[in-house]
Amino acid sequence: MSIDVRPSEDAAKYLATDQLVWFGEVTDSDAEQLRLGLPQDQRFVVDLPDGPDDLHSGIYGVRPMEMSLPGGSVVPIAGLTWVGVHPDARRRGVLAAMMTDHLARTRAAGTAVSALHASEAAIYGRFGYGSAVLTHQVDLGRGTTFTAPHLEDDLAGTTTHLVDMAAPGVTERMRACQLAVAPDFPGTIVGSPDFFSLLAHEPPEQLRDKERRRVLFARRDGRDVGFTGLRREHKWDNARPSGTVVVGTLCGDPAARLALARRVVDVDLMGTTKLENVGLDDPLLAWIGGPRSTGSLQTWDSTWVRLVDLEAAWPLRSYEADCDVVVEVADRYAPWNAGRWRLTASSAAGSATRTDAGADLALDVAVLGAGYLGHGIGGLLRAGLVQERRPGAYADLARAMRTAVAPEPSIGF
Ligand SMILES: CC(=O)SCCNC(=O)CCNC(=O)[C@H](O)C(C)(C)COP(=O)(O)OP(=O)(O)OC[C@H]1O[C@@H](n2cnc3c(N)ncnc32)[C@H](O)[C@@H]1OP(=O)(O)O
Repeated sequence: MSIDVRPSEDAAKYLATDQLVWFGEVTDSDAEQLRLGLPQDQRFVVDLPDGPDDLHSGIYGVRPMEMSLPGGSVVPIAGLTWVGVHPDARRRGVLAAMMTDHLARTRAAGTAVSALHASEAAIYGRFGYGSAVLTHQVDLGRGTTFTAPHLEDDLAGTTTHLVDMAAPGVTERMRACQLAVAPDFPGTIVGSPDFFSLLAHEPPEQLRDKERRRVLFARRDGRDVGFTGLRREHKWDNARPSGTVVVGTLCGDPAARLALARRVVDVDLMGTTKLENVGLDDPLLAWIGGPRSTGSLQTWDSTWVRLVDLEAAWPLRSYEADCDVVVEVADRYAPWNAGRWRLTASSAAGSATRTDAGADLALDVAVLGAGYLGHGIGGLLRAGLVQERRPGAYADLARAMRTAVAPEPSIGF
């Protein structure tokens, strides 16, 4: 049975379907939220012939976003989000139809890359997305010491300032900061101005006993050089204040991040600082002397990347080693990518061209997505997820794609 996917024409029905699937996020002001960061023409629905009348069988949405790549270019991407299938319509191919639709639309719009945060790790690999960035969640004790002798000069004159995220002009400043540093931190995903407004939009029923999101800016020479979002959680243990300050992504140059890190481990009435989004090679772990200096450290997948148009995506980024390999690419959901490609990198520049030459490697397009931001993919050969037909060819590809520093995790969208 072919499943028809079409643009949403009924915002209330779209929202009600989302609220059934995402039952934990329902608020009275969702209708307003819907207008923020998810453009009307980027909401799509499925109605199965025998599906529910009052709701859609499936929905998805796309946020227009930008992502920085190895080499520093910042390119438009499709930020896939709001994916939900009605509980009575699940496992009948609704998501598969929506993914086929998303990839075709994205390609037709001339956007080479799609990215997402996955609700469950097992869902998106089959649709050609690769886990492209890992992130740590790190707990630090109050007063943790950070050692970075060669940053102290840059740090001098950097001050920090705490403001409400919802205060006028704050989300615009956050976005400007993120755009300024994105080229130096490949993997950074920058949302539209509306997406940033959405971050600050916290209706009272979502807050309950939480404090509103705050933003800590780092400033130097009269301008913003970094920021992080945070929220304090109150707690008293044996008459001692032992709250937790929950901290989002640190954004900024290294000295700005150091100033922010030192400040967030010294917040009055707090005992623990929970940093929710620390990249694999983030300086934070080096400043404190490694993982054992943390209270706890857990690692998860952050951004998943999908090369929607392999030929267009490959040259957008730079490469850290040369390679020249013929790759047999499997791509069930974007057949225009499938087949044999000569992938080269020379003096940092990449090119992807169709070829009839014998393949050195056979892999799924998800492998190229996993390595696209510079995350190491060399181990996938040993894992049996890649077939090598010319010895050494996969090492050449993995070396070219890998960057010296692991890519930056993104803010959830
Ligand atoms: C980017 C984001 O928005 S992430 C949010 C994703 N949404 C959610 O998690 C909300 C709750 N879950 C749901 O709404 C649904 O269960 C979905 C969207 C995850 C799956 O939708 P369905 O319509 O049931 O998927 P569909 O029937 O198209 O399945 C396609 C394939 O994916 C597999 N699959 C689907 N969901 C899962 C899962 N959670 N774990 C593992 N495999 C899965 C199916 O088994 C099927 O496999 P096959 O190709 O071997 O037959």
